[in-house]
Amino acid sequence: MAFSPQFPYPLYLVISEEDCYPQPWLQVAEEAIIGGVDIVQLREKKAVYSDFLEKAHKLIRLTDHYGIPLIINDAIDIAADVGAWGVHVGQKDLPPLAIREKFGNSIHIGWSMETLAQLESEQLNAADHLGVSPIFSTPTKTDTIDEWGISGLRQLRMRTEKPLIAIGNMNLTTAGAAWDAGANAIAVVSAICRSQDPRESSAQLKHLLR
Ligand SMILES: Cc1ncc(COP(=O)(O)OP(=O)(O)O)c(N)n1
Ligand SMILES: Cc1ncsc1CCOP(=O)(O)O
Ligand SMILES: [Mg+2]
Repeated sequence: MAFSPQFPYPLYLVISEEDCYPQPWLQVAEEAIIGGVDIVQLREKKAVYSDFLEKAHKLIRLTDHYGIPLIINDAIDIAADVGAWGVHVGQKDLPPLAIREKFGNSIHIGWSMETLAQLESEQLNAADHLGVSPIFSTPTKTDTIDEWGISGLRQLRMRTEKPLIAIGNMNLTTAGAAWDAGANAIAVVSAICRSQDPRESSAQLKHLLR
């Protein structure tokens, strides 16, 4: 229902080695892509630079093989180094305008929205798509502000035409409502990384997003 030609990637996997452990993260990524994931973000919050870079190189080999885009979380220099499709930054990261100034239109920029007031920011124009963060609170990321909930997502939908990525406790029970409320993509960590069968979980999530 909310498929967007501007962001034609309805199922969005956010992955890290730690969130997949003890499953091998690269294998989880591959299974998820085969199952139906459309875009992958590498989010390594604890890795040192060299490890993050090495993982990014490994992951882009995989995403290129399957012809899907790779987004790097936070680290614009790593995104540029590996030639990633995009970068995702939040309110405490390098702002979209600064990224645009340095890299022009060669990179897609995702930007986290935590409040409606952030829609008034001058940074908004430089962002290509918005992470609606979090829809529901989640143990995966605890340094968040308020939940948007489905009604908050609906309000945001009425106020912007930018592609909206719903993130935060999205799973088979919650993703359908976020999709129906106007999200253009559903982003998940646990629902795929912590699944015993990432391929099947991805296929089931993808089935909801039609
Ligand atoms: C798609 C998407 N949306 C939101 C976030 C959160 O970004 P941020 O607020 O910068 O927090 P960290 O992920 O860096 O902890 C995201 N990563 N992806
Ligand atoms: C990276 C991020 N940004 C907002 S919530 C979140 C984590 C989502 O993880 P999960 O899908 O396990 O709830
Ligand atoms: Mg960040």
